[in-house]
Amino acid sequence: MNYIQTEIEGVWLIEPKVFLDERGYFMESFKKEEFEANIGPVNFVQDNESKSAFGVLRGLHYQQGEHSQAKLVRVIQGEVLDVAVDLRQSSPTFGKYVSVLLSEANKRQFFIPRGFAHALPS
Ligand SMILES: Cc1cn([C@H]2C[C@H](O)[C@@H](COP(=O)(O)OP(=O)(O)O[C@H]3O[C@@H](C)C(=O)[C@@H](O)[C@H]3O)O2)c(=O)[nH]c1=O
Repeated sequence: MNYIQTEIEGVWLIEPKVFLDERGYFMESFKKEEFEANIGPVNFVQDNESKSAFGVLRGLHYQQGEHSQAKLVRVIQGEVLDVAVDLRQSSPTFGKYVSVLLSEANKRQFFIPRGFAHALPS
């Protein structure tokens, strides 16, 4: 997998290596050792899935304090323009955002650390 640091510290784009063959494809979608070597320690405790109709905007959503969440987002059907807004008050990029196209085709993943608002317009 290719780990790409975005313009906001702590926000990462991850490109999996996709192995195509006559059956279809295979890819590693998460590998703890590699993930932690590139991004840092994580302890994923919840896995969510949603489906949006065209034109739907989910978010901006954020959690505070002990409820704050880091998120690893990917799209398995269709595409979304995923958006992370930096709400870390001590951050030099406070108020700035990163947006990335996540799609069934590009299989990219977006890692958003704690302290961000998140939205996914489809
Ligand atoms: C967020 C969440 C929702 N739900 C339920 C409650 C609710 O009736 C239903 C739909 O919830 P929401 O309307 O909040 O779903 P949604 O608007 O898709 O919320 C999500 O938006 C994106 C942008 C995020 O970043 C996520 O963390 C989450 O906040 O799902 C859970 O059971 N567990 C959860 O963790």
